[in-house]
Amino acid sequence: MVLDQATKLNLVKQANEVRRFAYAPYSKYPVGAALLTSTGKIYTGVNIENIDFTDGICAERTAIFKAISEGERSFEAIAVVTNNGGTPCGSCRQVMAEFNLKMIVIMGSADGEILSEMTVEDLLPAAFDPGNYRLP
Ligand SMILES: O=c1ccn([C@H]2C[C@H](O)[C@@H](CO)O2)c(=O)[nH]1
Ligand SMILES: [Zn+2]
Repeated sequence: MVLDQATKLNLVKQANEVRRFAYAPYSKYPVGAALLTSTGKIYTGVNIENIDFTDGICAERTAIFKAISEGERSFEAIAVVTNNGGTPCGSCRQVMAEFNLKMIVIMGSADGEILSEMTVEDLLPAAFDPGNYRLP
């Protein structure tokens, strides 16, 4: 699917809007994500932290897991908005790689701009993904 600029900007807008629901009292780094599926639906997500710091979850995986649990597995693009244009962490890259190495990852600003754009493959080269898994 070729994504037009309006579609990308809408994803950034939604990622930014949902950021207000982030639960990030420890890092004070709220993150919002908006995931576009091939059926045209958008699933949003935020980071959700915990006093046991290892139990938090990122915005990207919240959005992806919401979509999976609603029966969606085909992902076209995800927009991520942070305070500083930060890229997804390694765990989120791995989860993205499970579903689509060609998915477009858009880093957006709180002003609604597109700061950078990469594919999952760009973010996680030589990934350990389902395509290279072989049973012994
Ligand atoms: O792309 C990112 C990077 C970080 N975080 C979260 C994890 C943690 O709650 C906080 C600080 O790392 O931001 C995300 O949700 N997505
Ligand atoms: Zn992450």
